[in-house]
Amino acid sequence: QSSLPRDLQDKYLLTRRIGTGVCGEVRLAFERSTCRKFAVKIINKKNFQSEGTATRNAKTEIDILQRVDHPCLIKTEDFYQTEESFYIVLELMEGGELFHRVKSKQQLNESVAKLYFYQMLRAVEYLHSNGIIHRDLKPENILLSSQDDVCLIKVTDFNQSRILEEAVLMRTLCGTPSYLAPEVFTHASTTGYGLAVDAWSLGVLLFVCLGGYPPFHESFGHQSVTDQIIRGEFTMVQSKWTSVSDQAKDVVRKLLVVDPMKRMSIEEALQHPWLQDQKMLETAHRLMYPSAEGGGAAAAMEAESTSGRHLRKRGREGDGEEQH
Ligand SMILES: C/C(=N\NC(=N)N)c1ccc(NC(=O)c2cc3cccc([N+](=O)[O-])c3[nH]2)cc1
Repeated sequence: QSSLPRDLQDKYLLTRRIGTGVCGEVRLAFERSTCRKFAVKIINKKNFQSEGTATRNAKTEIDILQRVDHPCLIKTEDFYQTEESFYIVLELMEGGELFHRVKSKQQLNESVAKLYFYQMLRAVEYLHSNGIIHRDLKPENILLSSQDDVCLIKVTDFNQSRILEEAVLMRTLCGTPSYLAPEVFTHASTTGYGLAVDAWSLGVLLFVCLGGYPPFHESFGHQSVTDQIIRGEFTMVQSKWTSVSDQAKDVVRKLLVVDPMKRMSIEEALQHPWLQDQKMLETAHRLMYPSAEGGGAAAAMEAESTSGRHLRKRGREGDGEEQH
């Protein structure tokens, strides 16, 4: 039990462990003054290769965590650190990790998988529209708000995230190009390519939700997982996929495309016929924008188009609401 920061202990009572991440643990915490429940993610600094990297990554991650403002992205309440660890106080997600939900149900039924996948798409669409690539989307980093199938999901863990330095590329192109490598000019370094990595991961996530097992795995054939991924050779085990619709499979097949320029984008996925499902959209928007008056889809679309786009301003100006 490494010594918890004094100021953290003064404000919160930390109790039992509720989740075990590879880079630390998650504890249930009670805010002493209100008895409100929170999750505290404890990240050991020693996990990082070097002190410098740890602090730089954490600064970027904390900056992202504190600025993002979307119903499907985890919200942070507080942040503390000691010599050896970071402590992030977050909203409690009582449904736990998607990883365990899929494991306990073998595989999700298609309508539930569609509801979760749509919310992941909206979360990643928001990140991309703010120049953030997540880069580590996996079932452990998708949290569920309740034990019910119909629930809100939230993306977390921005440890691998990168903020697209468009400006850096622009500055680079101002200087003499004579010494620059080809990839600086090709799609490899522009945002298109970078963002597509998240689309691939969403394809893997959808595959896991629908099939109940990962698309690339050492148990499939003789190739290594890396070779399967590089070749884009995923395995749809017949017994697991007979009950899955052709439209759902079509989304998976268009995301798990090796060439990032040919891979379906987040925007295209949001327009795919499989997701033009009014019942699912109304449920998703009711979960994402509960405050929108009974007007249903229209009000929710309105809410989404105005508030959903921008990062919260740092500092004190306004109450974080975007003035348009
Ligand atoms: C920010 C972050 N990771 N960042 C990083 N590894 N550098 C991060 C990673 C994981 C979480 N996980 C949770 O909040 C979390 C996991 C879990 C499992 C059962 C139950 C609950 N819960 O809140 O009731 C859980 N919350 C929260 C934050």
